[in-house]
Amino acid sequence: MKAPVHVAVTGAAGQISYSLLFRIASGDFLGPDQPICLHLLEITPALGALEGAVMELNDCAFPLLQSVSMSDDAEVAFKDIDFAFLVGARPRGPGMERKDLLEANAAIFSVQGKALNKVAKRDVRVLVVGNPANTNALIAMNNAPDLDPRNFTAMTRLDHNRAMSLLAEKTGNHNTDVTKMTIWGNHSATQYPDLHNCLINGEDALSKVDASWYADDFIPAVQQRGAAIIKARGLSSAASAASSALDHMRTWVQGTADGDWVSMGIPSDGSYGIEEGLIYSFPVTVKDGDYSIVQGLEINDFSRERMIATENELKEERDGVKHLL
Ligand SMILES: NC(=O)C1=CN([C@@H]2O[C@H](COP(=O)(O)OP(=O)(O)OC[C@H]3O[C@@H](n4cnc5c(N)ncnc54)[C@H](O)[C@@H]3O)[C@@H](O)[C@H]2O)C=CC1
Ligand SMILES: O=C([O-])CC(=O)C(=O)O
Repeated sequence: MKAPVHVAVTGAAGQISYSLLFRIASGDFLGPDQPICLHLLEITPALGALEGAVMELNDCAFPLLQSVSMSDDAEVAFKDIDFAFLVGARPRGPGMERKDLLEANAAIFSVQGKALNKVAKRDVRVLVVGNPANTNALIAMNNAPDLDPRNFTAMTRLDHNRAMSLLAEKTGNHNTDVTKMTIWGNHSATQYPDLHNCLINGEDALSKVDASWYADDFIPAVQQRGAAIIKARGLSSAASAASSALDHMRTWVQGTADGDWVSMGIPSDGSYGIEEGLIYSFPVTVKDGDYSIVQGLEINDFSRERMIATENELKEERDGVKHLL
């Protein structure tokens, strides 16, 4: 039997976690032969609700689940962890942009960055889901100077999956026929879902759709999908966010398929002229647990304009939290 991996989930009593915890424990994260120890973090008033979720986890009698611990102290929850799903943060309601959450949520990620720096395994892999995810990841990364900045990532995989699914539906294909989707930039309404390199069954995706559908329907639909879910459900995406968080972390461990890539919010190394250090979503391939930005893609004026707009938003968000960096 493999040694267990230690997985922290914050906001463990919240709605995303109500899906995420059960899927991690059932083997959807790292497969049916990987034992799991869960380290759950919540704020003190939510520990009672968390206890209920833990009772349910136990009631599932998951063969892979070795232990579950609960804490309201990040330095306890993050001790010696291999993976951190940083989900705990306020969600937005109708009419809000994700960056409106920055003031409420930013402080959480400076505390948690410091705690990771102090007690997590040195190769801990961190995924920030809580919004605004890119800038929260930037804050956590900057508060963990002893950890490799490359180990701090933000989730744009949900946007990536949404884009694949919308394109497949429009063209009468299945999402598994779609490869090389790219989300550039911020997990926000400025994100740029780029079809210029995307393929459907190995053929140029843009040749299969109208240019006006791409610019006027597809791009805004992906950008606004989170808001559309909030409008329909009265609550933000939860099961789909959990599923994409698992996809992100699993790909980071197990790698990308040959001939394909995924989108991840990662610290920019200056590729494609994006300011170094910003947490920006790029197309990446993953091999042996390490990601690399896909290089050499041709960027036309249409794409460049959109890539810069979302970069500018990230710079503004960063400038608004300078005191936490
Ligand atoms: N990046 C992405 O694609 C997506 C991000 N999100 C974001 O994920 C976050 C969580 O969403 P939900 O689970 O729906 O919200 P929720 O409100 O149901 O749960 C959030 C939980 O976090 C807890 N929490 C708050 N501060 C905390 C702290 N300092 N430490 C630990 N736990 C803390 C709360 O007590 C609550 O139980 C939101 O910010 C939401 O906007 C949601 C969907 C997709
Ligand atoms: O839209 C929201 O606030 C939640 C979220 O990030 C998403 O569903 O993409």
